[in-house]
Amino acid sequence: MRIQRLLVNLCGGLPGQLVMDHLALRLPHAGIVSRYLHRLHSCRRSCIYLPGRRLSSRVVVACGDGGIHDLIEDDWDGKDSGANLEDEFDPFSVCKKYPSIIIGSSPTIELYDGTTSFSSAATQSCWGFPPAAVDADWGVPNRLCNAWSSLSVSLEEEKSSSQLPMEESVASLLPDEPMPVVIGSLDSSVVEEESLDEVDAESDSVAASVEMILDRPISSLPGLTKRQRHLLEKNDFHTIRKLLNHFPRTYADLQNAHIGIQDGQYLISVGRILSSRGIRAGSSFSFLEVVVSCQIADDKSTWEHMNGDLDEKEKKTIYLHLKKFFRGTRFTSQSFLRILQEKHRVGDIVCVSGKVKSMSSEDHYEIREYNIDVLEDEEDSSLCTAGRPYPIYPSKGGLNPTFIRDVIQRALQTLSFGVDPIPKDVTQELGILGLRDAYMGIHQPKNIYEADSARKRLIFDEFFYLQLGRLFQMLEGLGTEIEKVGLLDKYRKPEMSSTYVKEWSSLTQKFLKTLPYDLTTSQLSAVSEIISDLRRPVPMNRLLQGDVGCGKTVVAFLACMEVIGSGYQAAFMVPTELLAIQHHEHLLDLLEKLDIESRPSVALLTGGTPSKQSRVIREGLQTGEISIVIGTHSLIAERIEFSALRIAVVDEQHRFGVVQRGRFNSKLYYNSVSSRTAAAHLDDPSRGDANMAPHVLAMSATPIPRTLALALYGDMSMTQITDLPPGRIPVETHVIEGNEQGFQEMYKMMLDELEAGGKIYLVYPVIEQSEQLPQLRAASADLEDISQRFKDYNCGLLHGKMKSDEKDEALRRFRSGDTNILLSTQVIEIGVDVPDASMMVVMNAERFGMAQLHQLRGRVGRGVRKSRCILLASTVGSLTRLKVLENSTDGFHLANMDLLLRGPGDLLGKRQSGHLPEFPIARLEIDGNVLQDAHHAVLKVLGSSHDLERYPGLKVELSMRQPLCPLGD
Ligand SMILES: Nc1ncnc2c1ncn2[C@@H]1O[C@H](COP(=O)(O)OP(=O)(O)OP(=O)(O)O)[C@@H](O)[C@H]1O
Repeated sequence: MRIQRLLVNLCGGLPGQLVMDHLALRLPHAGIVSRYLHRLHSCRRSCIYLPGRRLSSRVVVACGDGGIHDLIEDDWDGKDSGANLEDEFDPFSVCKKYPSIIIGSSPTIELYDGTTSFSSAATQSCWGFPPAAVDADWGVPNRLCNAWSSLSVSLEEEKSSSQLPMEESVASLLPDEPMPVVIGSLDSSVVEEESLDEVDAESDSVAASVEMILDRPISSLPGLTKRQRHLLEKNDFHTIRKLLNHFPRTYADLQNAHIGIQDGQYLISVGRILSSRGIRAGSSFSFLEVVVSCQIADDKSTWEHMNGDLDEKEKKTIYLHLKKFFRGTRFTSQSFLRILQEKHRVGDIVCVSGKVKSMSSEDHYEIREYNIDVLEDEEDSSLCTAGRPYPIYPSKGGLNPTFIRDVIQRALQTLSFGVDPIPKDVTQELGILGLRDAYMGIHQPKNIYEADSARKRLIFDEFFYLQLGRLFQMLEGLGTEIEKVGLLDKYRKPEMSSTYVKEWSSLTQKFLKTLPYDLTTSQLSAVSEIISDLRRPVPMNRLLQGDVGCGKTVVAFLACMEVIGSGYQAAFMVPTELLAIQHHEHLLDLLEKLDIESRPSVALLTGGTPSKQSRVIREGLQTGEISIVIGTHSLIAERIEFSALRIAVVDEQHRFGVVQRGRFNSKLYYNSVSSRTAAAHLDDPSRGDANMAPHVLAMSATPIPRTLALALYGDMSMTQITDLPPGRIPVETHVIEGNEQGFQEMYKMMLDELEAGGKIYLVYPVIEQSEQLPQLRAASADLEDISQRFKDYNCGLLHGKMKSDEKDEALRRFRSGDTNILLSTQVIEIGVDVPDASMMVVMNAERFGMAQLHQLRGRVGRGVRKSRCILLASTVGSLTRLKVLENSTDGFHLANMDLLLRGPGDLLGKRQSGHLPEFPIARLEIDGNVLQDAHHAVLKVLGSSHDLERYPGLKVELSMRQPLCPLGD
């Protein structure tokens, strides 16, 4: 009874029985309890009980000078009361001696998903001090119990948290010097009040123009302390935009508290505020505790009952304790605490969400990262509880997610409706959200659909500005309105342009006649389309796409002939020397049949071209003696100058980075200026545009899904070759597990093929065996073994490290039939054309992407002979993925699959994907339709205002966004 009285005194009328219950649960040992309570009483503090390794020091903080040492010293057998208790105190002995002192049995307190540590033990210890609460409302049953239970931290927890590095923890938010820092959620009203004087004066002077809102510095956010601002800036949140573009990584599926609640569950519930208390927890700590009571179905009730009205008997009340912690002396002032607690009105109906942790008392739960929304009335509740997604943010530096969430929410408040630079008619027509709604929706969605719509709008922006920037740049480069209209028309109706064969130049027509085959329908229409473009006064920028072996090269040759026939020059750039040589030989072969007068002069220029010869070629290009040059990127070397360059063909376009592509373009533009003189003498329909930049025809044999192509080459028109030359027999593909049995099977198939007169490519992932990856088969290492195994046949080796003439020789021998088996790396992947090669074996096939394997497979089946491709998989797990190749020969389908399964990076390879624009939230593989929408919107906007004068907001926005790398760079 004495204890009870004491407590009643101490707590200002707290129902004694409850306190007694709690004490009975925690500290029944009479001696301890009495001394303990005495201490509490004397220091006018309450609570205590954060045991752990440093229990004693915590108690000092909580109780006053003596702490628990005073309480236990008499019972501390064998210890000298004068000894240094800080060093000698052993909480485990205490527990043993007083079993009722529960160390580590309380629910673990988990702030910030367990990554928390605190810079001060005191911070950890002072979770709750009820008597120090300002105007505490003690009407809530079990209040003290819960406050007390929240003081418990398990030893394990403490141990682990104390070991965490500072950067990973909220400690990074804590000041080194005594500065007010909010632990847990940043309470806007409170911090505003305390820190207004600390906010830089510069924030006042920030321009508040609508366009600038997003790009205002972070310091313009009201209520940030210098320290917080510095932390945000240090973590790259320099502007409001940067902050708002820190999108949630995912959303937790908040569950309504219908039946049962589990620790760690993200819960959403509607209830009534029972109390709101600002509590001083120590000389420099305080916290806010808001208790909300919610009605949920009793565990005994079934889920079905929930669909109807619950009987009162089937309901039970749970208490959610929402807590926010503050550190800093100024946070402990009475006025601060009063403001803090007055933020929430007792009796308000609120919707609460967050991750719950059960407290020691039944039906009491603690939420430390929470959202709380006041509802107009209870009717609102259905809306709020219908699964409101709870944003989970990616970590950034050492900032704690709650801090980020709260600053973002504050930034959202600063957004006005006029923040959207995209015209309303565009957003309305496409049915997408306005920008403000999108930011609201992504950061504070009411439901998952809202989050999805918001995401769609933000993805739209990513694509929209990318394409707008590109097209805007192109339009800016054009002189007249007619040209601009023409350019936009071309993007709007790309299918319109084509020319009849009889309109082609005589050289092109002659060349066509020399071909040993007829063009396929697709090839023919591709050439028509390209030639039609070549006649326009606007530089062509076209991507020619087609599946492996569909015959793109000849289409490009015909385009070259067209400009050469008009007296200009053509350049044909390929990514490998091997391919340059092959194309050069192929073209010479085709030109053989032309009469000598019409035959244009052809040159080959690669890194391997002897310097004397390359000087002659450079001179020939400069004087105009050479009409077409085929080469690698040595064609864009500084010293190369053309006399009258009109078309640049970039084969395997995606193998070149955008920068290289751009250098080529600018080079072409620069040199084409000198082509004016040449053009003046020719009877050419486009001679009036002699100072125009040359046309660019890019080719890609990796079928790039349209979405990806648009993102990569949004500035390009596209032509597709959709059919294969007649007579092609689809390659038969077999996926075999690369075990002993699989290898024997493979050798047997190889032997059969060789005996039937076929030629075989053996493709390896690496040249040399490596110690790091011993499971990978290596081309050089296998040469001897394969030669031994197939003694009656000749084997050759081809890889990227060989000298260019060695490579050339190896391929020549294979083509001529001197070698029957070519062991090679993926150097042959691009464009190598040996029509009678009839079998390919790919070792460690799982190492290759699907599109890449399809490309490799395309090296066989290019003639009339039936061909086979064997994919040896060294991991069982990869068999399913590879089997897709067994069933499909459609490059576009496979590329799409690759894009979905491995993303654009793997589809395009490192080099090109490095040049992919960065899309923070868009995923090319699934957001293709948004990309299309953005494309149409850009055409609409630029169509109505070529120079964007009608849309000043868009112009500003464009300039604020990352500058695009123009193709001419
Ligand atoms: N219309 C056609 N009829 C028959 N054969 C053709 C036709 N067009 C091209 N070919 C032949 O098909 C083979 C492949 O052509 P080409 O090398 O141009 O294809 P590609 O599309 O560039 O292939 P890759 O994507 O593998 O580089 C060549 O041997 C070529 O001579």
